[in-house]
Formats: sequence, structure tokens, C-alpha cells
Amino acid sequence: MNRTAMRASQKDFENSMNQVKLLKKDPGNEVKLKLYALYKQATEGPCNMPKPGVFDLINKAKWDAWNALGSLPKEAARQNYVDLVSSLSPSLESSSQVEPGTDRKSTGFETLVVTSEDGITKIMFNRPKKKNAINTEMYHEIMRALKAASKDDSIITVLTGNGDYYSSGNDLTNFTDIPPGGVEEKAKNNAVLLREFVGCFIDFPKPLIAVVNGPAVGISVTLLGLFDAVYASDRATFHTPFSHLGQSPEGCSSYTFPKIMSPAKATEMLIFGKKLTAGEACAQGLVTEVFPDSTFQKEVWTRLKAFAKLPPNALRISKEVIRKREREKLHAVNAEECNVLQGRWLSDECTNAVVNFLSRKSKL
Ligand SMILES: CCCCC/C=C/C(=O)SCCNC(=O)CCNC(=O)[C@H](O)C(C)(C)COP(=O)(O)OP(=O)(O)OC[C@H]1O[C@@H](n2cnc3c(N)ncnc32)[C@H](O)[C@@H]1OP(=O)(O)O
Repeated sequence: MNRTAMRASQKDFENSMNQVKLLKKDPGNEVKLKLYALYKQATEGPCNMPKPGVFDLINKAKWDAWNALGSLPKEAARQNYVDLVSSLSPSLESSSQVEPGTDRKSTGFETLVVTSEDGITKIMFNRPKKKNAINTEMYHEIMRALKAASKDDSIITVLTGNGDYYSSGNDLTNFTDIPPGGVEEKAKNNAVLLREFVGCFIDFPKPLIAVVNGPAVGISVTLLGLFDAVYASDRATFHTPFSHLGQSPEGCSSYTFPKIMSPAKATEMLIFGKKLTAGEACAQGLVTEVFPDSTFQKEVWTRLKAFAKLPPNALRISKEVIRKREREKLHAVNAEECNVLQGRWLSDECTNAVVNFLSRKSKL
């Protein structure tokens, strides 16, 4: 039957609202905005809210979507809402068939899959559809997972990514949910979060290994300077486009990168945003070893399992001997980097870069 020829009842509308709540597969921002706008139009009529400010990105996008419906009658909006939800049914059906580990809650984490086996705790970034961008929830979950791993009976801890990316770095939508205190409060909260987050890596007591399965961007790259070993697929790339984003280095990279790869090479990466291949990153000392992508997982995990059979106390103590002289310095660097970034996040350069990405005008 042609659904557009009939009028959806209030009951149809309510059923559709319930169906939306059951969607496990994210339908994407565009569809969510359409649903929001149609819901508001169907229940309240034409947009009656004051236009939000330019920096209030999320509310501005919602307002735009609702306002774009003009004087569409409530009944038509209700029908369009019902039709749109019914067109999403494939994602409703497939929600029960999502592969384990693909955007599904696992072991108490929403954004990670954390497993412990063969003496190895594996913390896997699990937002593959968003290229494992690190949102606020994920920052908190990574800290929680690291704290648990530091106390569990595993010997080594591994970070890796699910899907084609290791991680695309900070989720740029982190800048959009502005608290009542405005953008200054947001920048301050982010600086506090970042300092605590990086601090967990500085203080992590067991061998910490990155298995870089694909491209890495921003903070997922800078943190590598705090890992004890970095294994990379030859598909991986390493990109820190801070200047392009109106931002500045973090993750202690302003200190670790010049030491690891020479000040001149660090400058190319951290200031000019040069993207390195896995081979180049290895030649410059950021990556321990590169493996062909076809054998990457097999070779790396065989090696890691052998490492995890070594005497745990010797591993811990050796790490402590190697790292302890630097710890105080690293905390001071971390504090300074967060402080500088707090200012950068309030700059026009940064705001424009984030707005351009979110409005799909730019990509790296
Ligand atoms: C609070 C502490 C702050 C700490 C400071 C940290 C700083 C950094 O990490 S700076 C680096 C920030 N990262 C970026 O600027 C990367 C932005 N992303 C991109 O340029 C591209 O997405 C890409 C090159 C990483 C991948 O391009 P492509 O293969 O064409 O894939 P899509 O762009 O279509 O991505 C799929 C999907 O994922 C969303 N997404 C990817 N990365 C991010 C991100 N970093 N933040 C937010 N969203 C991201 C992308 O928007 C797509 O979403 P949908 O359109 O909804 O499918």
C-alpha cells in the first residue's frame, strides 16, 4: 500500500517513536536531525524557538532542520516521521545481527572491547564507523580500562583499534556540547579531562604496547611516545595535523617527539602536520617494527604472547627503571600542553577548523 496516500494515526506515530528507541544501529546524524525536526513539527508545529548562536553547533543544526520544514502541517509531519522510521527497518532488523565487537556493549564498556587472555589485557577502540574517534565517553572508558589493567593479573597491556582505523583522534563533536558556563567552561573541562587522560599513560606501570592496525591521527599518535613498544601494519599512517586544526601538540609529544625523532623531524610532524607512513615512522623511532598487513595480526600476537610469558616482576621493574627519571618531567609537560590547548580551543582558528569539519567542508 502507498503509505504516503494515507494519514498516520497518533498510534502509528507513537509506535514509530518506540521503534526509534529500539534502533541499535546509529542511523547517522542526517537522519537523526530529520527525525528530530519531523517530531517537533508533528507535536509543536512550525519552529518557534530563538535561533541558537553559531558556536552552539548541535542546537543550531537542530534548529536549522526544524526551521527548514516551514509551515508543513502537523499531520503531514507525523506521516513523514512514520515513513522515515519505516524506511529504517533494515537497520532495525540487522540490529540483532551486529557482529560481536562491532559497536556493541562488551564487558561493561560502550566504546571499547576489553579482553584479558594469555597474560595480555587488550583494550580495543570500538567505534569503527567513526574511525575510532575518541569521544568523551571513550576518554573515560580508556582511563577506567587502564586503571583496571594496571591491577589485574595480566602481564602486558595492548591498545588497538577495531576496523580499518587505529583511531582518528579526538572526536571533533567533543567541542559541540557547550555547558551552561559557555565555551570557556567547555575548554576548561576538556583541559582537565585531557590532563587526567594523558596522566594515566604516563603512570601506567606495566609494559604498554600499541598494535596500530591502520591510520592514526592526533592524540592517538602523540600518545605513542608514552608506549613501551609500537607495532604497526604497513597500512598505518601517522598524522598530527594540529596547526591545520588551530591546535597545538598534546600527549607529551612536544617533549617525547623531539627526543625520539630529532627536533627537526618532530617539527615537520607536530607543527607542519606531515603525515608519516609506517615505514617512515619506524625509521624515525616512533614505531618499533612494521609488518605486512596480510600477516600483521598473526605475527604481532605470536610475539606478544611470547612477551607475556616473561617474568612479570622483571618486566615491571625494568619499565620502572627506564621510565622513572622522566615521570615528573612528563607530568609537567602534560600540564603545560593542556594549558596552552585550553587557550587554543577558544581561538577563531580552532573554532573555524572544527566548524568546517562538522559542516563537511573539510577533511584531513
Ligand atoms: C578533549 C581532549 C582533546 C584532545 C586533543 C586531541 C586532538 C586531536 O586528536 S586532533 C585530531 C582530530 N581528528 C581529526 O581532525 C580527524 C577528522 N576526521 C577526518 O578528517 C576524516 O574523518 C578521516 C580522514 C579520519 C577519515 O576520512 P574518511 O575515510 O573519508 O571517513 P569519514 O570522514 O567519512 O569518517 C567516517 C565517519 O567518522 C566520522 N569521524 C571520523 N573521524 C572523526 C573525528 N575525529 N571526529 C568526529 N567524527 C569523526 C566522520 O564524521 C564520519 O561520520 P558520519 O558522517 O556520521 O558517517
